[in-house]
Amino acid sequence: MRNNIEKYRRMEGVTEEDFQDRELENEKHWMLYDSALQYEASSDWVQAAEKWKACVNETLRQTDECRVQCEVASQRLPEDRGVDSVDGVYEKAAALSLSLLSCRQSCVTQIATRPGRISAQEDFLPSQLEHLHIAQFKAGDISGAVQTLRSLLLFYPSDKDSLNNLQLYYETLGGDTESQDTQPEVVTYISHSLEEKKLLYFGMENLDFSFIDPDLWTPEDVVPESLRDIWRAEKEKMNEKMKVGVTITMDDEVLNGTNRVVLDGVMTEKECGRILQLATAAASAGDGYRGRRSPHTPHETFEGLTVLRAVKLAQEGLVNQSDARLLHELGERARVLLHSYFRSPSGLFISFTHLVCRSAIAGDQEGRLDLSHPVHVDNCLLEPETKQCWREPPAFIHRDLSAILYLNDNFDGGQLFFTNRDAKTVTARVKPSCGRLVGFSSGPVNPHGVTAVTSGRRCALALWFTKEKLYRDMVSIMTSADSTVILLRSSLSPERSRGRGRVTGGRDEL
Ligand SMILES: O=C(O)CCC(=O)C(=O)O
Ligand SMILES: [Fe+2]
Repeated sequence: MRNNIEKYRRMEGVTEEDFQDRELENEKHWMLYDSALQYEASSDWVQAAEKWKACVNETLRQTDECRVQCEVASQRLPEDRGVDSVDGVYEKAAALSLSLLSCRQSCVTQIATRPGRISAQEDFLPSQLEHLHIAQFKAGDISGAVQTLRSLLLFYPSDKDSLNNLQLYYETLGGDTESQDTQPEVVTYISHSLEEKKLLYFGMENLDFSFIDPDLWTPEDVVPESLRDIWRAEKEKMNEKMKVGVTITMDDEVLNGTNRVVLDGVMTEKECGRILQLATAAASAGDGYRGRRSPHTPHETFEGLTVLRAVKLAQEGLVNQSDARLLHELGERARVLLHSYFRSPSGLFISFTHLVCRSAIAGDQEGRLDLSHPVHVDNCLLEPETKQCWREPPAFIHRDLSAILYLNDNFDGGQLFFTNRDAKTVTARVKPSCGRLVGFSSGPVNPHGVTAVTSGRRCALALWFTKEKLYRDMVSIMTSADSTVILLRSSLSPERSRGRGRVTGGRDEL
C-alpha cells in the first residue's frame, strides 16, 4: 500500500492535498526529500536548495521529537543476563540509563527509515547537507553553500572533497571566509550525539552492553581502543580469507594470448547467491531489461543491472541494501586483484559495472547457430575482414581492462572464448563458474565472444576499468542521480574514507 501511495504521489496532476493522512506529519521530511530530488533532477537548483533546507530542518525537528519520546516512554529494565548473572543494583541502573541513550541514538535510524520500509537510509542527515550545499552552490547562494558545507564538515572534518569544495567556494566568494557560521542546530545535534556515543561505547567495553552505532560519521577516537582492536582483527581475518581463497587458474600461456588471466575463488558461493538473488529481485522490481530480448540474439532474454540502479532500488526498499553494496564492493575487489596481477604502473579506476543475466528462451533453441554475444573488442570497432580495429566512438575507447566475474554454472552453453583478429580462429575458452574472474586488456589483442546459452540463465558481473581518471565511474551526486554517495560512503566505512572528487568524467554505458 505504501508503495502504491508513493506511486500515486508521483503521478501527474496529483497534489499533496490529495493525501490527507494522520501519519502525514511523520512523513513530511520524506515528501520534502522526494520533491528536492525532483527539483534536482530538473536542475531547478533554487527550488532544490529550498526543499533540501526544509528537509534538513524537518529531519532535525523530528529527530528531536523522537528523542523526547525516549524520555517519556519508560525504559524497560534490562532482563537478567542468564542464571549466572551477577548484575546488582548499580549494573541495573547503568543498564537502564544506557538503554535510554541507546533509544535516543536509534532515532537516527527511525527517522531515516521510510514508512513501510525495512532498512534506513544510511548517513541520512550528512547526505542531505551534501545535496543542500551543492544545490545552494548551483543556485548561486555561495554563502549558504559555505554554511552548509561547514556544517557537513562537522560530521566529516577531514573529508578531502568537502575541504576542496570549501576552498572552491571561498575562492568564488573572494576572500570573505569567516562570516558564514555552521548551523547551530547541527552543532547541538552532533555534540549531544557524541556525548551519548561515548557513554554507550564505555558501556560496551566495560559493562557488556550491546550497542549498534547508527552513524557512519562517528570519529574513531570515540570508540575505545580495545573495541577497535577487536574490529580490526575481524577485518584482517576477512581480508586474509579473501586473499587466501584466490588462485591463478589460467595465465597468458594457457589462454594462448596476451594480457589474459583467469582467477578462481574471488567470490564465495554465498556471495554468488546474494548477487543472483539481487538480479532476480531487480528484474521483478521492473528493471528496464525485464523479459527483454537480448540485444545480441533473438533466442535469449537479457536483464541488466547497474550499481546506480541497484542503489536506487535499495533506497526504495526493493532490494537489500547490503546486496547492492556488495555489488559495488565486488567491482573494487576485482580492480585490486587485476591491478596487482597485471602490475599496471598507472592507476586503475572502475569505469562501469553491469550485472547481466542471459536466459535461453525455452522452445526456441532448435538448430540455433548464433552466439549469445558476437565476437567483438571492448574498446574499438573490429573489422575482421581487414583485421583493423577502429578506436573511435561509438566504441568505448577509454576502456583499458575488461573483467567478467561469473556467478553460476547451472546453464548450458555460455562459454567465453577468445579469437584472433579474424573473429573466427578461437584461441582459448573459459567456462563460467561462481567466483571465477576473467581479466584481459580491452584492446585488439583480445577479441572475444560468448557461445549461445541454450538452456537456463547465465549471470555475470561485467566490469570495465580505465586508466583515465576522467572516465572513472564517479557516481557522484555532482552529475549523477541522488544518493550513490551513500553507497560509497558506507562501503568505505569504517575508515570513513570518502573517495569522491568534484571533477566528474564521462559516464559509461552499455
Ligand atoms: O559475459 C561474458 O562472458 C562476456 C561479455 C562481454 O564480452 C561484454 O559484455 O562485452
Ligand atoms: Fe566484451
